[in-house]
Amino acid sequence: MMKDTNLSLAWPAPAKLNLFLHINNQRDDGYHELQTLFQFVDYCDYLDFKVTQSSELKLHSNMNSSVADCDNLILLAAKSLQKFCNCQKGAEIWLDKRLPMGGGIGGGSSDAATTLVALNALWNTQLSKAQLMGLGLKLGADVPVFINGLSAFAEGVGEKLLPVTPKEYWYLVLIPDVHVSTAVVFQDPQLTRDTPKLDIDTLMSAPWKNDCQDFVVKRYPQVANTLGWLVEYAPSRMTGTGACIFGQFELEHQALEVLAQLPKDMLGFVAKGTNISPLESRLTRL
Ligand SMILES: C[C@@](CO)(OP(=O)(O)O)[C@H](O)COP(=O)(O)OP(=O)(O)OC[C@H]1O[C@@H](n2ccc(N)nc2=O)[C@H](O)[C@@H]1O
Ligand SMILES: Nc1ncnc2c1ncn2[C@@H]1O[C@H](COP(=O)(O)OP(=O)(O)O)[C@@H](O)[C@H]1O
Repeated sequence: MMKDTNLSLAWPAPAKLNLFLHINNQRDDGYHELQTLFQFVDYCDYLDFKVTQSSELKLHSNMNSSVADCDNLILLAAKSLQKFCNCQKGAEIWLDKRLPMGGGIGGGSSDAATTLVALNALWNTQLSKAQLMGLGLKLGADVPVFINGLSAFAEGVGEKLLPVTPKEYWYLVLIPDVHVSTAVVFQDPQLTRDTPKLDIDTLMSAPWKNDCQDFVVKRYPQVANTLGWLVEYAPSRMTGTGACIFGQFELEHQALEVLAQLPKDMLGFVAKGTNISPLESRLTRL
C-alpha cells in the first residue's frame, strides 16, 4: 500500500500533575493567582492528523462524553491557529482519549496544546513557541505549559513559567468517580486563597501541598475515600482542582503492587514523572 504522506500519527498529549498548588490571591477579573509546580507523566491521549487542502476541520474521537464539537478544545485550537496565520489548509483529526476528563490532570488543555504544536509543524505555519503559548493561553490557563513541554514552576494564572527539574518519581494516579469542575471550585467563597507568595527555593524545599485539597475533600466523599485509601501506601495528594489523587513511589513495581490491591470500585493507572514532555520528544522526530 502507498504511504499517505499527509498522515502524521501518534502525537502524544500527556497528563500533568500539580506537585504543589498554592492560591495566593484573586484578581479583579475573578481569576486566581497561583504558585504551582507542573510535572508531566508518560500517560497520554494520542492524536493523529491528516492535512487537507480545503480549510475544513473534522474530529473523530472515542470520547464518550457530551462535549460538542464546537466546544472541543482540539477544534478550538485548530481554528485559532488557522485564523491567526490565515492558513488555507485544514485537517482531519483522530483522538484516542485515554485521560479521564475533569480530573485535574489537564487532558483537555494537553489535547489543545498538542493540536497547536502538531498543526504548526504540519501546516508549516512557523509560529514560535512563544506565539503558540500566547494562542494557547486564550484557550485555557494550563495550555502554555503543555506547549512549552518542560516541567515548570508557574505563577500568575499559570502562564509565567520557569523550567525546573523535580525528581521523576513513579506515580499511582487514582480517578475518583466524580467530576470536579475547576470553575465551581474557584467560585466558592470557602476556598483558601491567601497563601503568602514565597520564593521558589523555599517552595521547592518545603513540604508540598494543594490549597484546593481540603475544600474538595470536604465536599466530595469519593475524593476523601480515595485519598484516605492511597495515603496508607504512599505520600499522596490531589492534583489541580481535583478529583484525581496521586501517590509517589521510588520504583515502578511498588506503584504496580499497590495498583494490584485497588478495591474493585476504584480506577487508576501507573505512570512515570517526566520533566521533558512526551510531546517535546515527539516533535524532534516529525
Ligand atoms: C488550577 C488548575 C491547575 O492546574 O486546575 P486544573 O484545571 O488543572 O484542575 C488550572 O490552572 C486551571 O486551568 P484550566 O483548566 O485551563 O482553567 P481555565 O479553563 O482557564 O479556567 C476555568 C475556570 O477556572 C477559574 N480559574 C482558572 C484558573 C485560575 N488561575 N483562576 C481561576 O479562577 C476561572 O473561573 C475559569 O473560568
Ligand atoms: N479534548 C478535550 N478533552 C477533555 N475535555 C475537553 C476537551 N475539549 C473540551 N473539554 C472540556 O474541558 C473540561 C475540562 O477537561 P480536562 O482538561 O480533562 O479537565 P482538567 O483540567 O480538570 O484536567 C471537560 O470537562 C470538557 O467539558
